[in-house]
Amino acid sequence: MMDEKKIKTAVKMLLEGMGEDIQRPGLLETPERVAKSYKEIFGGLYEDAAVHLTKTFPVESNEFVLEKDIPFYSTCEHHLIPFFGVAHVAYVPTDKVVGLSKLARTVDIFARRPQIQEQLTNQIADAITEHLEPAGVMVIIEAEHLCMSMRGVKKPGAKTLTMVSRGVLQTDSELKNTILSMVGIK
Ligand SMILES: Nc1nc2c(ncn2[C@@H]2O[C@H](COP(=O)(O)OP(=O)(O)OP(=O)(O)O)[C@@H](O)[C@H]2O)c(=O)[nH]1
Ligand SMILES: [Zn+2]
Repeated sequence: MMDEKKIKTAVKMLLEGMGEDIQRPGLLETPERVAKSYKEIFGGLYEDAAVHLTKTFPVESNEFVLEKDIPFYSTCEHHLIPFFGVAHVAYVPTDKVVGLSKLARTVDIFARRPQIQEQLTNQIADAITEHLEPAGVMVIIEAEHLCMSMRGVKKPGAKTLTMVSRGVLQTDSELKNTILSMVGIK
C-alpha cells in the first residue's frame, strides 16, 4: 500500500528544498493534501485490470468494437507532471465482449500510475489481449504533456500520438484504416 507518512515527509522536504516556509498557513495542510491526492492520482498502482475485464458476455459477431475519445489524465514518470488527452480503444472479439465502461476503466487503471505514454498504450493493449483473447486490438492515445508545455522545450499544444495494434488490427490494413478514419486520424 501507499506509504502516506513517507509522502507527507517528502512533500515537506520538497517545499523546504524550494525555500518555502512550511509553517505558513497556506502550506500547513499541503503535505496531507498531496498524500491524499496521490492515493487517487496513482491509485492505479494498486488496481488490477482483471477485475474489470473478466466479466464478459458471449457474442456471435466478430465485428470490431471501438470506444473512442476516452478522456484520461496521467502523470509523466520523468517529471511527475501531468499528461492528458484521449484514448481510443478498438478490438475484434472472438467469442466474447466486455461491458463498454470496462474499456474506460482499464484506461484509468494504467493512466493512474507514473507513466510514459508508450507504456500506457502497451499496457492497455496487453490487458485486453490477455483477458478478452480478441482477434485483434488497437489502442491509440493522443496527449499533451505539460512537461513539454509549461517547462523545458515549452511547446504548448504539441500532441503526442502513440498506437499499438495487434492481431488482425495489425495485419488487415483496410480494417485498420477504417478505425483510424472513424477516430479521425488520417
Ligand atoms: N518517450 C517519452 N518521453 C517522454 C514522455 N513524457 C515525457 N517524456 C520526455 O522525457 C524526456 C526526459 O528527458 P531528460 O533529458 O532526461 O530530462 P529533461 O532535461 O528534463 O528534458 P527536457 O524535457 O527536454 O527539458 C523529455 O524529452 C520528455 O519530453 C513519454 O510519455 N514518452
Ligand atoms: Zn515529463
